[in-house]
Amino acid sequence: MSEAPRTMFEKIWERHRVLEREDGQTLLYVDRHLVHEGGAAAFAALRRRGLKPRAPDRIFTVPDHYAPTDSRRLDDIRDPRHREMIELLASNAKEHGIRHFGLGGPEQGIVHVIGPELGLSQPGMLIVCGDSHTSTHGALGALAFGIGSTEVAHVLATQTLWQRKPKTMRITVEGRLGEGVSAKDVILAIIARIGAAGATGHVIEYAGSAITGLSMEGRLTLCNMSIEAGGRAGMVAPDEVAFVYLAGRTYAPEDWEAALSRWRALPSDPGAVFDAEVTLDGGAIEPMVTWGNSPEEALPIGGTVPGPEAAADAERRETMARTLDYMGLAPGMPLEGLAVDRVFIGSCTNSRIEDLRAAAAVARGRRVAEGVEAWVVAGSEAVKRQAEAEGLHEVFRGAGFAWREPGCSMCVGMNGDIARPGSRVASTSNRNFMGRQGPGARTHLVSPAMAAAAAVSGHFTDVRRLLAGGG
Ligand SMILES: CC(C)[C@H](C(=O)O)[C@@H](O)C(=O)O
Ligand code: SF4
Repeated sequence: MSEAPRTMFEKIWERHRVLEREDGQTLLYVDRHLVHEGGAAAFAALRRRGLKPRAPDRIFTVPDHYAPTDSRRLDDIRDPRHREMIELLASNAKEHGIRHFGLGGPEQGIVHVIGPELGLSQPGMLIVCGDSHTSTHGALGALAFGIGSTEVAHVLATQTLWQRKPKTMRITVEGRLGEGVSAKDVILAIIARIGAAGATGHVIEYAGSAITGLSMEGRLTLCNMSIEAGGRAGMVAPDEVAFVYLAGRTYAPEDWEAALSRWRALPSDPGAVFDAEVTLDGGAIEPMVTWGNSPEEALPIGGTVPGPEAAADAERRETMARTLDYMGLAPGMPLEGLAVDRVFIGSCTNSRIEDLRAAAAVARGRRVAEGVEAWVVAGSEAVKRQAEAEGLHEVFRGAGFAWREPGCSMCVGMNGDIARPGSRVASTSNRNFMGRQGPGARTHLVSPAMAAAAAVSGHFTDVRRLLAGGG
């Protein structure tokens, strides 16, 4: 009898299982532990107990949340607390012999951008980081998820982690994406369909021709936002796209052929059963814009703001009224034509080279509209170098965009990069929560091309018209 068909998730889970407790918790071995400034409390907890990191060669640190985007110099950081967080991470790494990609160095960037880019994130690995968007790395066929601060300390000390086994969900998107439609639109359409809690308790595997047709950058965008659908992790089966992407990267395996043959066995077996299945028609997905304070509140650009009467119950109606008030919107308003004050192209969702190329294609030969402040923040030093080699920075600067240094920046504003109260932001990031980009700031999530289109138009518009040569 042959073995029962297994999902990719099950294969990776089983390979990392150390032991199982009677209460159903499993102890897992961790291949890669990525740490940003948020790891400070965990290092302090270890120190208090006289413990040392168990496997320093499996830990990698990088400052991103507090990284200034107007300078690479610690001395230029105005808030001493921000500076301290960056210094503390560097000194913790140094003390324990951990590889650190420091501010100003050639490898620094957002942790979820540099992991794949350096080849640290590989198929079949179990990757954790004290950050919810760790799901990003699953795009390479890894099992990658965010963990809390106590768990960060546990992983530092033991290189293992207790987890309850999640369920599996396959989201299949078939068909060809239309012109001007990107991975960001796909994931926003998915979340609009299943809801921000739609994948709670599940690891998502994305499949179908619209997914396998995505570049590595697109898959990273997709998996990044799995957490915004409530998913524990997101993953895409590794294929030639992943192998070509990884080949030659700094931390790619030395025994490449052996790695390839392991990786080729990872995809879910035919007939493997998922706990939940969702399917979408990729050809029907349009450029998306969020209108509310949850990523599920997303509509095609041609849509209009829904009214509270569309909500299911009294509580939802009340939440919706509060959302519309915060967002400065009224039921029935068309999304197209809504004026923007700020544009942010960046974050671990959409700051990779392909994202910048897509935005530059729209910005080229156009000007940022009067009164709009538009920023491009590359996800890493490597992305920034590549973009500059291609002349994209000149395209952006020539159009009136600010070209800034790599980091999380306006995605969360922890470094002070925030928008004024009441200002409307077209943002390529992943969260549109109240206050996310500064108190009172109104965030609308869009793709890089849609963000660039908003910048040059001064309002949200259908990027497909601009790509077709229209104004
Ligand atoms: C600061 C960090 C822990 C947080 C996260 O976990 O995601 C941040 O990256 C975010 O995107 O909100
Ligand atoms: S870019 Fe945004 S979402 Fe990504 S890790 Fe930084 S703050 Fe979190």
